[in-house]
Amino acid sequence: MTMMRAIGLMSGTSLDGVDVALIETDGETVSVVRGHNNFLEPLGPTGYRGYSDDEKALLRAATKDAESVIAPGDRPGRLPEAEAFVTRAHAEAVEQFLADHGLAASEIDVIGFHGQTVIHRPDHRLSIQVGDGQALASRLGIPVVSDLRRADIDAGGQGAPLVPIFHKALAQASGFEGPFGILNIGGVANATLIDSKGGIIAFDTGPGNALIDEWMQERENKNLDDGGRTAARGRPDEPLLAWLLTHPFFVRRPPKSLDRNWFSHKLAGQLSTEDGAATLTAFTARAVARALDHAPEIPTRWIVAGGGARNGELVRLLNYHLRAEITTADAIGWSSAYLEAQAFAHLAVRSLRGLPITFPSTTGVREAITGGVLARP
Ligand SMILES: Nc1ncnc2c1ncn2[C@@H]1O[C@H](COP(=O)(O)OP(=O)(O)OP(=O)(O)O)[C@@H](O)[C@H]1O
Ligand SMILES: CC(=O)N[C@H]1[C@@H]2OC[C@@H](O2)[C@@H](O)[C@@H]1O[C@H](C)C(=O)O
Repeated sequence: MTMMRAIGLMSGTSLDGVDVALIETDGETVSVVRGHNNFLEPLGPTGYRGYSDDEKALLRAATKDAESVIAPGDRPGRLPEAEAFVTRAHAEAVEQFLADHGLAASEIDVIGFHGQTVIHRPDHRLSIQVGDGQALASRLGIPVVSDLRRADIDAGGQGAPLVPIFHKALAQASGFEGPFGILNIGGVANATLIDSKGGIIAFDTGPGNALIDEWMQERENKNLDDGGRTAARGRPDEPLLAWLLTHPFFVRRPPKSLDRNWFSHKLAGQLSTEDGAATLTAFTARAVARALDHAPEIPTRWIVAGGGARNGELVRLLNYHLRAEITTADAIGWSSAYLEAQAFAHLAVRSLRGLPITFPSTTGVREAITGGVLARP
């Protein structure tokens, strides 16, 4: 199969900005190059367009307004404004990216456009990512695949996580063998477990950084707990932590997925800033450790990606609770920050080729199916 040049675009549940990544893939094999420290890494540059505070406020407002959505096409309140903004921000991100790397639109075969999740209620067959694929394709002059969760949700799957098939391709390209786990810590955290025969299961483990970010915003007017330093100065409230972990989500067998707003940082409301940060950080780590209850084979090695890989206190707790070798994606030549964007490039090519993107063991869909809607310029 011929390799395609695909751009992936991700705006995650942390609501921080648009991640852009270019990779070469045929939807099955990802091109890798030998990079720093001799590790194999995906070939291709990355880019980023951050959201301003006003833009973040718009997305937060849209997420609130989305709570009244019943049908996938509903766009109450500020959702139309948010959808137009998300489309524009992604177009700007790609235009800047192409300019920065001296690329012409005609050199890109396809874009995988995740959009911005504003609500995710898989049990009600509802998961909405705002963003207009046709408008993006027309503005950029590049084919765009979007709405990648819809077909899975319609077929009874969770519609998430979608990245596992890319994790598997990347692990193969890098020559890794199981049993190992790949943990993405974004606003929500999700894990892909690859066993020694190459079988995968995947699911959301629980909150990622979202509660920690909201806590820091409320208490310190900061976007995040840099390095986990605030949490490191506090002590987790053990009874509260134990109670948080009694939530039925953690007992539920996978596949399973989570809406960003399922848990709230307000649960730590009575605590000091440091103890609250320590409790919410420990909650994320302990929720990840509960993934082991559902693992067919216990991973001996974990690769940690997503912004949470930069939270030293969280990684320290994961080390303790997972009792396995833990490496950050960056340390092995993968990109902690752009792994998901790369995944959406890969998924777009799989969609073009009609290859499955979700599987019974990753989303609970009845049978492996493809997904995504193609818009031509
Ligand atoms: N230096 C840092 N210290 C602590 N936390 C950090 C640091 N850098 C990033 N983060 C955390 O990572 C988050 C961003 O992570 P990421 O970009 O993986 O999320 P996302 O793509 O929005 O999420 P999702 O995987 O849910 O789609 C920030 O909101 C912050 O909480
Ligand atoms: C509905 C939705 O947007 N879910 C995100 C979120 O962020 C992390 C986790 O929850 C994951 O399930 C998913 O994103 C990644 C890209 C995925 O689908 O694999």
